[in-house]
Amino acid sequence: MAAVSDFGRLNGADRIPRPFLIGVAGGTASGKSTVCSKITQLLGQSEVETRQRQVVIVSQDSFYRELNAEEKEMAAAGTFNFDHPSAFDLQQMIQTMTLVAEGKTVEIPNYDYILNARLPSKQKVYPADVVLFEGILVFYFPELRDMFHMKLFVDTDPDTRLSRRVLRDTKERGRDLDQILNMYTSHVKPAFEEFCLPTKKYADVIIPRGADNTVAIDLIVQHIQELLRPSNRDTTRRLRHHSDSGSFASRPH
Ligand SMILES: Nc1ncnc2c1ncn2[C@@H]1O[C@H](COP(=O)(O)OP(=O)(O)O)[C@@H](O)[C@H]1O
Ligand SMILES: Nc1ccn([C@@H]2O[C@H](COP(=O)(O)O)[C@@H](O)[C@H]2O)c(=O)n1
Repeated sequence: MAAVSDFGRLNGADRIPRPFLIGVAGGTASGKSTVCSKITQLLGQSEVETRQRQVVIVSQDSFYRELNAEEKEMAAAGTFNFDHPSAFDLQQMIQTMTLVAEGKTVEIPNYDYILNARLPSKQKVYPADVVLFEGILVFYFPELRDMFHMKLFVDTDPDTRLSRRVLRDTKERGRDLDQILNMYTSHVKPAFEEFCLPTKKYADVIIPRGADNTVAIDLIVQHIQELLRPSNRDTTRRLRHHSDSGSFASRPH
């Protein structure tokens, strides 16, 4: 695993005014959150107090839109399609991520999968050097996709994803097996194939087997450390500026 190296030196006046934005896409339960946590941990950030963190994780799920009465009933019955792009509040997601990209402090909704709704409380996201934005459709919307300086796609076998989703949703999201399987066959799988999987082509790095792939995660961490090392700041700024015209991360062939 990568050593923490001099990443910890980025603070105060040395801090980059605009964060390095990394998009992390992949199917449901592919391990997106786990990969982000591992990256954060390897960059020596998991023990750091929230306000001081140089690496933060934002979830696209925070931007699920509010549902109307009829949609709420469907969601409670497990028939609402949460895997369709229209399930997200695109405008709020873009506005918030634009502010994050400008290095501003933002407040994002806390989403509750049991209530299928946002909670009244919000979470503050403070400026950081690296922001990981993870979700099933983070590469789907061009306005969002174009904001990322690096794009990762977590590629985990569908059977593994379904079995993990069953375990997770029964334990953590208040679902029963029938509902999970019905939702999976009617919405989750078809939407994955239509909207998520085609975005894999935008990835700079594809991570087969998700968080089990320690070699890939280690290489990504080393790459981030290299880009953010104080001696490389000028090059990094230039690369960020030109990130539309091509990526500096290795592309899959
Ligand atoms: N490599 C792994 N081995 C075993 N379980 C894993 C692994 N990666 C993730 N999980 C578990 O699978 C579930 C989904 O993982 P998560 O990272 O939340 O996926 P995603 O963010 O893509 O939905 C969680 O319960 C998590 O603990
Ligand atoms: N109320 C909701 C909202 C979303 N989902 C499912 O969550 C999945 C996305 O989150 P992952 O952590 O799995 O990437 C997506 O597939 C939705 O079906 C839900 O079950 N309930």
